[in-house]
Amino acid sequence: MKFTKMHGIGNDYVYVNCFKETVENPSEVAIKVSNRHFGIGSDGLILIKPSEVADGKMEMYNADGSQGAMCGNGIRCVAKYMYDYGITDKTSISVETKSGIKYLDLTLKNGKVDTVKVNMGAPILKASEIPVVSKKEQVISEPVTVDGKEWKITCVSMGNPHAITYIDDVKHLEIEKIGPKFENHAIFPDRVNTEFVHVIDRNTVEMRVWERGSGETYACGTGACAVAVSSILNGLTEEEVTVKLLGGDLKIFWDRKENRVYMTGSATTVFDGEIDL
Ligand SMILES: N[C@@H](CCC[C@H](N)C(=O)O)C(=O)O
Repeated sequence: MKFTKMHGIGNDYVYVNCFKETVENPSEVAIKVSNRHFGIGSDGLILIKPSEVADGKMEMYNADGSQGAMCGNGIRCVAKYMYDYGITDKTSISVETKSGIKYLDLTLKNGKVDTVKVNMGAPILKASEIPVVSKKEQVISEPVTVDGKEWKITCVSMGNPHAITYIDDVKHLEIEKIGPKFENHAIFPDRVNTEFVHVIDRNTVEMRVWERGSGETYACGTGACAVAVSSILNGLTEEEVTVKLLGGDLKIFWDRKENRVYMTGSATTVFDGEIDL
């Protein structure tokens, strides 16, 4: 299988051009290639496929083989791949995902894609649609007991489920211990991605993420969007937010008039390769 290793601020995936390749068992392939000791090493697998309704289609799998409906860092890399490898020559493109069609604007440097701005669509706040089990219609700063401790969480779906909690010190958080407890908590029937956030100022936050199906990653694009929405709803930031993640920064803007979240960030190619499966 021919592949390209790419990352969006350190959130790395193995990308396969399914305009040319066929991947028979994507969940199994995701588990195999993601392994950092016996595989290629990545947070998961992303297939770039032809689409009948958009310029291309993204299909994403986490490192445990589970499928994610949306991937913010992944979709920027899909756009870069489609332009740099000649699938399209357009700098405004559409990509079909399991959570709808997303629209992306590419910025070039030396003829290659450097940064990508994505219209991530409207955030979903209705508890039953995220899904999160709650008596409330929306979960905004609600208490929940995880690992014997009370946390305040805000829940947002950006096509995939996120729980956001604010803490004083993200650096020293034992995320490997607490992350799985959130991910598999009974109130999240589809499991959840969890963002641990510290507000730096009214336009800047820092976060670490425990991703459903992949564990701690260096960045999560949908997570950064969910954090911006949560921070605005909780009155902690303005509508333009720089989200600082382990692997770099993402600029998020929630246009509340149109109810659209925009994410801007880099997309990077690491290398092309070929693997026997
Ligand atoms: N890293 C991604 C999100 C990947 C999917 C997620 N783990 C899920 O299962 O929902 C991003 O950049 O958004």
